[in-house]
Amino acid sequence: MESSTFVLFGATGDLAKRKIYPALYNLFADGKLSGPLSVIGLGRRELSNETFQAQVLDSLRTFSRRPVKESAGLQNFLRAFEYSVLDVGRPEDYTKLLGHVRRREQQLNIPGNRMFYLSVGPEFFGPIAGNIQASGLGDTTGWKRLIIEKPFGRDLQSARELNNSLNAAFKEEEIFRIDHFLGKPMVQNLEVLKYSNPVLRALWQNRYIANVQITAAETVGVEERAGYYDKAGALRDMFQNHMLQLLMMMAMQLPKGSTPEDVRSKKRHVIQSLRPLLKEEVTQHVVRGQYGAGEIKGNKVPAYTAEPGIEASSQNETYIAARLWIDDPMWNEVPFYIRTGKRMKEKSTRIVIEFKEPFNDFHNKNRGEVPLDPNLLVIEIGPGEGISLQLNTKNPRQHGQLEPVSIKHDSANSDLPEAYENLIYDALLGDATFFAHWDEVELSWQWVQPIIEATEEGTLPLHTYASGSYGPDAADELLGEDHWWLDEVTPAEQSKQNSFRGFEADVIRPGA
Ligand SMILES: NC(=O)C1=CN([C@@H]2O[C@H](COP(=O)(O)OP(=O)(O)OC[C@H]3O[C@@H](n4cnc5c(N)ncnc54)[C@H](OP(=O)(O)O)[C@@H]3O)[C@@H](O)[C@H]2O)C=CC1
Ligand SMILES: O=C1O[C@H](COP(=O)(O)O)[C@@H](O)[C@H](O)[C@H]1O
Repeated sequence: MESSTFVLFGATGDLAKRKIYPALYNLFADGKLSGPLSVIGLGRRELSNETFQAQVLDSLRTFSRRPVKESAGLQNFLRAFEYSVLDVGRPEDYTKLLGHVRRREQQLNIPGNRMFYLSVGPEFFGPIAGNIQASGLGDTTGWKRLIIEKPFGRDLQSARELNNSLNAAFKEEEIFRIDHFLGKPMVQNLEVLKYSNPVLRALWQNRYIANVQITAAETVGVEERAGYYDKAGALRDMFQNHMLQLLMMMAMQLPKGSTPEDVRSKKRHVIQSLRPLLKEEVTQHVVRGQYGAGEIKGNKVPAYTAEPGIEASSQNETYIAARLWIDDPMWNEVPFYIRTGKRMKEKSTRIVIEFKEPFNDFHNKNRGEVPLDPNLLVIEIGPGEGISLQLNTKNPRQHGQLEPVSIKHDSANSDLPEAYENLIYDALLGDATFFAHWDEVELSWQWVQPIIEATEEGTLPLHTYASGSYGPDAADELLGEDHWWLDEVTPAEQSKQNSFRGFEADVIRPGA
């Protein structure tokens, strides 16, 4: 990796402290940062280099995955950090910054490679990009790259406007849009899982798959982010970006040995093939919910509208579920069910693939036989990582009665790189495989736009669900004869319950 200058806008902010400094430190400690490191932190408040370095150290002590021990290496790492005051709207601050960057490049013998990381509000992205261009910071003998954080716009039009303002200063291949779900090790593993396992590769198509469920359930509520979250909601905060990215990653079909361009073109194909939603039909395919009061792991929690900073009349959604179809021969007639929500029963991000009953179900039932439990492939993305496959087997103690068993692999190593480590490392290498391309972002907004409009026009109802549940009952109805696979029990345990109760008759209800 060539060395570079890491110019961090928003260096005094929450994201920098919780994610960016620990990621840089862990990359450094893992020996992944070759050559001298130079980080120039920016913000409006006045800080000396020493105070800034002390703040960085504080963040490492609190958030780093790797232990932070007093050593010459740690001191070297901290010395790489310097600070400059910069107000986004003041052109003269960029001229001063250019002098600072050049001075450090000379001192440390760093080629003119510049990484600009915008860890600031999205309203600043356009002005910063413009000032980088105007000040000459972008005219360099090496490469220049821009990392930006979500949200990329509030809707289709604002996303396009934002993109146009970035494109005035950076080319598409220089822009790295972070979607931290793409940095999660299991998400990066999805494609390898498919192409390195002939069994899965053979089954990964509509002929064998009954449905795909993508869940991102959280136990936390709005936390201290009322100002942002009450305007964003689950649709903009999670669905338009993370959930649709998971769908693309799951559904794309890549040839072995594919390039980053192949990945992007296959992802684009998936999102382009999503059956468009008609505004008049949104209610049939989408469910919005908002958490009421309830209990999570024995603790009573307030309703969303009783949270600090949220108006009692708020109609913002904290939960969203949708049924989607991919109009592609590979996925024809396979429903994709997506749900994400706050204050749910447990924290779990997972993909469940339910396989079709290979035998003639109708025939079995006519002979009075209990239908087989479905085979399930469960890919746990977080907080723990794992893969499990549910199969049916005879239980010799129960007169050979068929029972589902789950073969499970939990990732043994809990000390896995964090998403931000993976992504910052890739961006420094110039590898855009796990970043969101503009085409994906635009097409995602295009798909969700009718939901935004139906919500604004008040035609999409808002259901209340109890905190500590799996979301509103309406989300069960969305699935028709299918049902969500519960998260609090393993699929095998759940199936066992199903078969005792009679699988067909019992539609599992969230949190039941
Ligand atoms: N925090 C998180 O977990 C996540 C955050 N994000 C996104 O990351 C970005 C940063 O978020 P976060 O760190 O939480 O935000 P914070 O509010 O904690 O920090 C904002 C930063 O921006 C700086 N800033 C604000 N106004 C100006 C200005 N006019 N000129 C220069 N600097 C300014 C602040 O420094 P100062 O006050 O010194 O000027 C501060 O360093 C946002 O886009 C957010 O949506 C995305 C995913 C998760
Ligand atoms: O981007 C976001 O993601 C988090 C969930 O991320 P995870 O890695 O903890 O699963 C979510 O809480 C937050 O609202 C959203 O902005």
